[in-house]
Amino acid sequence: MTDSSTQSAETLGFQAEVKQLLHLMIHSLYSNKEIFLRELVSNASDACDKLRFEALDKPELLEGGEELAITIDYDKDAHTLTISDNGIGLSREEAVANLGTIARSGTREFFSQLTGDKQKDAQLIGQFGVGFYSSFIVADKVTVISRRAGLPADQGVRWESDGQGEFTIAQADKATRGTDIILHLRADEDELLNGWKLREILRRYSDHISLPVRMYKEEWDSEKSEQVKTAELESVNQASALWTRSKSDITDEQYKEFYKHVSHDFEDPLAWTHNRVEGRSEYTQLLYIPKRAPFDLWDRDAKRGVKLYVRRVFIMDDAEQLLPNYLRFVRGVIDSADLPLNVSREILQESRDVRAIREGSTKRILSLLEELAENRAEDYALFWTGFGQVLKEGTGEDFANQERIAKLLRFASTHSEDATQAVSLTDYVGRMKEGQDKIYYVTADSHAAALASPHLEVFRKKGIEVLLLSDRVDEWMLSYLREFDGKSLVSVAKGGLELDDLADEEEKKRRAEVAEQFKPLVERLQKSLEARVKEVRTSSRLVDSPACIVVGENELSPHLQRMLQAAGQSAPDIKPTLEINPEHALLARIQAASDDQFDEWANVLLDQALLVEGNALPDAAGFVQRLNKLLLQ
Ligand SMILES: Nc1ncnc2c1ncn2[C@@H]1O[C@H](COP(=O)(O)OP(=O)(O)OP(=O)(O)O)[C@@H](O)[C@H]1O
Repeated sequence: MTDSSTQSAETLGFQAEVKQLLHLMIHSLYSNKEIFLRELVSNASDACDKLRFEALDKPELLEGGEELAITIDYDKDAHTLTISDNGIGLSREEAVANLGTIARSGTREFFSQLTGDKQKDAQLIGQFGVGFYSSFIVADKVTVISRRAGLPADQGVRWESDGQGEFTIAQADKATRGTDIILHLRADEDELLNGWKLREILRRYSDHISLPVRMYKEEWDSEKSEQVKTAELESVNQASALWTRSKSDITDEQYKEFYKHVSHDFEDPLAWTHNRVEGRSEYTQLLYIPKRAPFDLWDRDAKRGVKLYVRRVFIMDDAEQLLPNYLRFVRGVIDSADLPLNVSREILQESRDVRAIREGSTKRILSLLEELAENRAEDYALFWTGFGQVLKEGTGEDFANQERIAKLLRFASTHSEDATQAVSLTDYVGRMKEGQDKIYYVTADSHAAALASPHLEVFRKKGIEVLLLSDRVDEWMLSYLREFDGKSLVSVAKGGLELDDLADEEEKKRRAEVAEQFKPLVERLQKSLEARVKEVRTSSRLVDSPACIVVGENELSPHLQRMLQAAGQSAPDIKPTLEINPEHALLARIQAASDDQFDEWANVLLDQALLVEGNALPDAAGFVQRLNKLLLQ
């Protein structure tokens, strides 16, 4: 643990975000300060895992084969606490890159969400991940002495900083491979210089670590009348990988701490499932559902997935092949007994064992979600808020499980008019009217727009529930999810809307009469709007509005057309159908218009209907001119 030389010392500045994060962390996380030890032990354990993996190919990296372990020691006189590991270590370049910057997706979003409120920010920082920088909560100076496995003893590195804005980096001699993190504790952190206290924190936070976490044994010295350290190291944790223990030997607290270790999340998980699978393929899975979505859930390049182990040897982080993409929020560990230790990402893609793991794990997660939905409604609602949109992707991605996924979906609907997505398709079907054989929905850019859609009018009148869909993924989902429980899903804004089974004889007769009576008006409008619409017809949808836009059964909805255009994609130019409500006073006014004004009226009517749908008008100036002209008459 010695370093002698300070040749080629260099002072470098932290990336601006690091400075900001450090400041925030010290001020917001103080009441939670003990977590620094969890973070540092977690990093030390990851460093040992990485070494063990690299040593599969290059056994010489192990430099003799000393047991991989983490050692915690304190020095009352020097006022320091040291966390050492004999893992992979850091080269000079790695130290500069990893201990001076934040190279993580979601960083910008994280900073944009900070509020200045200590408690809220503490939670956000926790979600973002505090890692190494949490050392500065308790230390006013941190020295890291490290040597990358495989490099000679004189190519160690010494990194040091007071967490204010800069760090120094210098060459150092280090006889043993790995990393020592030396915390120069703040003046009021004396209580950490105590073997009993440290053991207590370690047991709480790090018991699940699969390597030995060691401290020097202590004995009572009656002369000094205090505990004194001996030269003998002892393990203070169980040091067996948590997932290999039997369920009955693991407490909820241990499951939760392990989750924080694998996910770098700060909060407890929402739920977990732990199973040993035997048979054709043999593996253990310990999978967790987080409470809240990480900052980078929507980032395509974000790390995702679970950690893969093969017979307890860590192989890789974020092995995305082990779960389908729509379950990318799941965290945890899968330990296979069948895969070869030298498995690569390419092999994972082809492997039959991986396919079996993927299918098995998917089923477990779906069962876990079903159980949550059934027995822990509040937790399921929390899950849905964070991950519902991702789960919807499963309807198109995983046909084999589409029915199970469909049952887990939740929507807003006209049943409560509330924006909360809480209605399941099963609830909807249970409330269907006699004679109703379809599930109706409307899609729009926002919940408010969906709720205000004129297409809902006749459904309100008849008391038929309509699902209100306004998530970006909804249109995509609907192109795969065509039916549920034998009932097709139908847009209220598409096609001829056959409510016939729900209409009584009298109503049907009346509608036919109205259509006949207003045929001349319809034909006149059709002629006026020939260039802009496919067809004009009397509507069975409308009650309070004068007109609305309808597209064909198999055409893109206006909402989807707008999304495609916004994404810079070409959407086919579809001429819509204009449906009119002849009983509306505006239509009576139009009918009475003279020939030279009729065109103006017809165009205003169509433009209004387009606007209500949320469309931008192709000729907004023309619309305003026409409207003003008519208003002034
Ligand atoms: N003891 C160590 N040995 C080797 N490398 C380390 C050690 N501690 C930290 N590092 C390196 O520094 C990087 C940054 O660590 P830090 O704890 O800040 O973030 P992280 O572990 O990547 O993510 P998180 O913030 O989610 O914990 C690590 O990814 C690792 O490469």
